Amino acid sequence: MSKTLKFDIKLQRKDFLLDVQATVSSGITGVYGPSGHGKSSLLNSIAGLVKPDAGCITIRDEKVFDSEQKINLPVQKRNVGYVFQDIRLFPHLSIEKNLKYGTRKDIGSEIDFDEVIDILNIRDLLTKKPSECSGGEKQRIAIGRALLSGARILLMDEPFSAVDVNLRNNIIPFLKAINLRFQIPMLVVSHDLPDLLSLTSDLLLLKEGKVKALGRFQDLILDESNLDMVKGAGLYNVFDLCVVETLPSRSMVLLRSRTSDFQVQVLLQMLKGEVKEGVPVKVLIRPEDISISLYPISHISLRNQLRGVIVKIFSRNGLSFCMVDAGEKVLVEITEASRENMQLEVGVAVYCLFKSAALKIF
Ligand SMILES: Nc1ncnc2c1ncn2[C@@H]1O[C@H](COP(=O)(O)OP(=O)(O)OP(=O)(O)O)[C@@H](O)[C@H]1O
Repeated sequence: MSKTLKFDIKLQRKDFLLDVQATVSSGITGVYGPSGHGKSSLLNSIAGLVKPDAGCITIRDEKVFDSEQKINLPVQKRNVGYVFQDIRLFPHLSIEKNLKYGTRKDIGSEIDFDEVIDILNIRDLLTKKPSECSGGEKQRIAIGRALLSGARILLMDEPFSAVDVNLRNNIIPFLKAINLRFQIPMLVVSHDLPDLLSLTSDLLLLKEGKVKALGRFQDLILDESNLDMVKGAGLYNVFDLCVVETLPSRSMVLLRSRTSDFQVQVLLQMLKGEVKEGVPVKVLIRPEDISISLYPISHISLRNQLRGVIVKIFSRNGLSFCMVDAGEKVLVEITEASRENMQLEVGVAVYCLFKSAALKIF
């Protein structure tokens, strides 16, 4: 059975047309775009809260909407878990009753109550009321309730906005664990790009009601117009790496890409959880925290000096964005003056230098 979500829909609002086509995998896909460009309209159409004017929506092989065949399953028959920004729990019910509200045994859900509460770490909360839970806990309960009600796809609209920064870091590992265990496609809308990127590298960019791009962030920003769309929002390089070995004498850990020989060293203390070979680690670094050198530099404290070749250069407002292929694509921001001084062009071999402490690790 296919675990994908497919949509090809048109929805006309007064002055706005949502006209989107895409096939989204079973992983986590971040939906990013400017305010008013159609993110919520897309999620509402998938959930069945809004009826598109034309097109079709298929969730894991089941057509839930098809304008030509006159199919339009109601919200409760779509088995879509929708977690809103204002977490909608029943205040008078215990957490256990909230979780079991709407539990679907009839559709043969493969999702087990105990497993869900263990993965989300909410067993200790079962007898409490929502008012006794923190924002992050309520968020996890809402996700658990959506899963237990038989969701075959999870939609989340701004899931990070109701919780403070520290709690966000608490939710992200749970979302990843849920996705890994149940292979449920998740669409996560956020206007906060760094938050989205710490959760997933797969992005759907929505612009003016259309899918501007869909794919891995590091590939999307190779296109100048995509880079323009995201660069005001806090640009990061995102690398999906895994632990190769710990270097305890130097308190450092070596991380490497699974698909290339791209590797970085990070401080052991920056890694949370168990550090053993093969453990996946997401690494983020801002383009302006990377320097470029034409030669490797000895007698310097920087541990990371990655060799690569410049494959693209964009210039913007006195700045140069150099895309360096170092096994993974690395975006580096330097001044236009430095680029001219160093005569950096496409095809030039360079070293990307950065401190381990400049990395964000998830
Ligand atoms: N019920 C409605 N009736 C008419 N127009 C609507 C309705 N809902 C949304 N719109 C319009 O559709 C466009 C897209 O809105 P939508 O809420 O999908 O955008 P968004 O990307 O989710 O925005 P935001 O990030 O601000 O939440 C906007 O121009 C909005 O004004």
